[in-house]
Amino acid sequence: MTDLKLFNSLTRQIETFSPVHAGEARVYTCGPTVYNYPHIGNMRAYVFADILGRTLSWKGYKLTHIINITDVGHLTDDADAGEDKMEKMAAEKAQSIWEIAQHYTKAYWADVKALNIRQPAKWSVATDYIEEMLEFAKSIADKHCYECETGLYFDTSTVADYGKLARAVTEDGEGRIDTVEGKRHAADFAIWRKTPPGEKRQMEWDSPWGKGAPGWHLECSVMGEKLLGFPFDIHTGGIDHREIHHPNEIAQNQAFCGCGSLDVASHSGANIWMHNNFLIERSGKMSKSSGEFLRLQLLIDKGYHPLAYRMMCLQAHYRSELEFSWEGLEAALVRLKRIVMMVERMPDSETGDPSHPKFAPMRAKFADAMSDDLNTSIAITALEEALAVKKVDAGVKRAVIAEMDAVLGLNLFGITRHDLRIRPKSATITEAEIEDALARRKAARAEKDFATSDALRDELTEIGVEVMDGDPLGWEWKLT
Ligand SMILES: Nc1ncnc2c1ncn2[C@@H]1O[C@H](COP(=O)(O)OP(=O)(O)OP(=O)(O)O)[C@@H](O)[C@H]1O
Ligand SMILES: [Zn+2]
Repeated sequence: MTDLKLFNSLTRQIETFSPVHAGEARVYTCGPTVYNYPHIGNMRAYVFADILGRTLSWKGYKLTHIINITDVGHLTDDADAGEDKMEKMAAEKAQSIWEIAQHYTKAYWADVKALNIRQPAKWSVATDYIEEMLEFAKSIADKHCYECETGLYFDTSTVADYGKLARAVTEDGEGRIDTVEGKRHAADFAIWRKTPPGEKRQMEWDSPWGKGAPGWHLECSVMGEKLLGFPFDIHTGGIDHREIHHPNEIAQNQAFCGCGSLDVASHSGANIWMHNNFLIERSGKMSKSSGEFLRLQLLIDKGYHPLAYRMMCLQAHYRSELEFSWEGLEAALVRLKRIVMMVERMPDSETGDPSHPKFAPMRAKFADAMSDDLNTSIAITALEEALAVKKVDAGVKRAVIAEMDAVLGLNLFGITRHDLRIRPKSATITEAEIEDALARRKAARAEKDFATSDALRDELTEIGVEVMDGDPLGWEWKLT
């Protein structure tokens, strides 16, 4: 099988995937901070991680994928300024942090399911690893950390090439990091945050440095090490993590491995660091902090099947910015409908052997595309070309499509054209009423009574039903 080539953000190069443990692939993905609903930009990060995981499985590696749930430690600023995002939301909602975490974790999992993202081997919850975090911190504290009033800080000058991942070692780059009193260098970061004297936090634990809570970066280093072992194969996250979170994780991992050097990528904790680019809106990056944001549920309420959003993500390369627009989502939905319809039309039959010469060019194109740093947009065209092959055994075609869909995860054998027609929440008219009006319109047209036919069409338009005469997919109407 073709070698899998992946872009490593650490070396800024395309590299051939070569597993640490023969036949295995171990992947760690930074999970959500469960203080709010995920927006569809956040979910792009998990669609990407899912595609990576599916590709590794398809290549035959035994995959161990970990996604964490951050329920403590992520501050409102990715560096050390601000409040804990979880504490802040809990105070706003007058609920306990545990309730907040549970509610938004469930909401996130609902989106994961709706987007057909596979379950990882484990969802590791940060607060389940406090003991291990303390052990990790203790093991590096003497050589790499110093204590000041607000916490235990990591001294970034104690490891080689700090910030290599971000390439932000200039004064300029560090200028955006807020200074905290007592820090030796602007880029130093808290690995343990002390509860200020006289205060009580909802989430706090005893430590050699006083009562407090772990830093966000420490959590991911520890869960990665505990669950996958250093070095593991691939670490993923959104591109914003390339600037602060991951350079800090890398610095801790270098310290933990004992040598502090970054000459070999594996000393960073993972061989390959991968980052998806942002989903943006015309106004800029989609973000929770900006208040209003798009949730998957809103797309569904407007009548878009969640897999149309998955399709939209896959049409772009994960390393490119993707601009969200409703027109773009509509186009992705139409494309998905067309594919699903062709799959539905395939006669039922036993699944055959996909290695039939007629499909060889499409399967090769698909394999080349996915192996070329996960080029999903070309892979989809290979799937469409395979669907268009005529005069071929249905079972063989079925096998080819199933093989490709196992990687793309569009759930082509699990959804129907009907499933893709979701009623917008605002729609009040029932399907029976629409069918009735359409039947009357058909009768009028049969009698060449075009005035009545046009009037019925206008009435339907007014109540939000678009009549689709001559639609190539055979759809007679849709709700707008
Ligand atoms: N607009 C976006 N497009 C793609 N990925 C994103 C976007 N915004 C955040 N991410 C990624 O989503 C994942 C989850 O992030 P997390 O739950 O920590 O959100 P957050 O940083 O609080 O969100 P926000 O940045 O919107 O305030 C991370 O991998 C992050 O890099
Ligand atoms: Zn992380």
